[in-house]
Amino acid sequence: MASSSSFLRSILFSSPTNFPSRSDSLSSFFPKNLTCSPPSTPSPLLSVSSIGSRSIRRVGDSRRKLSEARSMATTASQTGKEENKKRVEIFDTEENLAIDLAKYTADLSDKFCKERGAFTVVVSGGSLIKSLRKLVEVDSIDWSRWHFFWVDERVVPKHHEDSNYKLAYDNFLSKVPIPPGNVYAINDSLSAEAAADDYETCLKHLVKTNVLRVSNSTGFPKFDLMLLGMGPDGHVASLFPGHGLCSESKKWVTSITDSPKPPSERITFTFPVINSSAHVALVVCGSGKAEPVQMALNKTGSVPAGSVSAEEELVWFLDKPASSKL
Ligand SMILES: O=C(O)[C@H](O)[C@@H](O)[C@H](O)[C@H](O)COP(=O)(O)O
Repeated sequence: MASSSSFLRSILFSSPTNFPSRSDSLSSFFPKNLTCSPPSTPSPLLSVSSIGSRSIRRVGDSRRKLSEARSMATTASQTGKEENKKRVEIFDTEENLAIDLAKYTADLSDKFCKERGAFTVVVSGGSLIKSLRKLVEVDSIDWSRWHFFWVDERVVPKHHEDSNYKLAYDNFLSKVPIPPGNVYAINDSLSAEAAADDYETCLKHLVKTNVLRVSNSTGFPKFDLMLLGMGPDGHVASLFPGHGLCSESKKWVTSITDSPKPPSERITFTFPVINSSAHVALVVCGSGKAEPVQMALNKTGSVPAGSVSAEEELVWFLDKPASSKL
């Protein structure tokens, strides 16, 4: 039987193109810091006829659950606009979630690379990064057009265990050929406040050079895709429940020095930036997050994740345990 990676490659994505595996050392792959000078649709994911019958049933089960969750999410607040742009996908296993997330991201990459010759992608830290493991197996992605950002970063050196850069580098960036100049890490030699200002300056430069779009309706930068995790307290990025930064309405990037989740010093995108994204995927797994998921989706409580929206589409990717209270 084929390994899961060749299995994915052969049945899910038909492009024969292979990209070279990355051999750059960590230090040579460090991006320019933020005085930056930035520089075929895959076949359907669960090509069900090619996958074992147990997986097909799981997908079917997931889809039924999905429609239930969709109607719950919709009836919870009868509003039109934001709710209509929201989808909830529930997967039997985190493995199936990771496969679908890869397909979702690859499709958007294809669309934006064709439409505008670039794909601006933002990631959080945390367990999300592990769920991107199937994405590195997609041969059809034009990585050269990717521009890679962090929605939040801990203010620590890039080689530090707490660094979101290091987490993404070790588990994702080191495995795909995104040009190093298109990877926008924070300047880790600055204070939190200065690093946030520096990152915002970088984003403004990328707007000027047309790498990054601006939302016509909000005037904030419009990333093509944000891939976000959610903490067990319902935080997203470094926007924590009850923290004043959740209502920041002017800055693009801001700093926090009293983060309840260590380390205390971080920079983070603000809600207006997150919510001006074209697409947002909120990826949440595990029963420990079932309650904030319920609070956010059924509007039974107030958690930062419940304030996330997107200009085109917000998709919640949940595994069964995370959806158990819906
Ligand atoms: O740097 C961080 O702390 C993150 O960017 C943060 O927003 C993370 O995504 C959530 O805390 C979820 O993390 P887990 O999935 O590991 O719970």
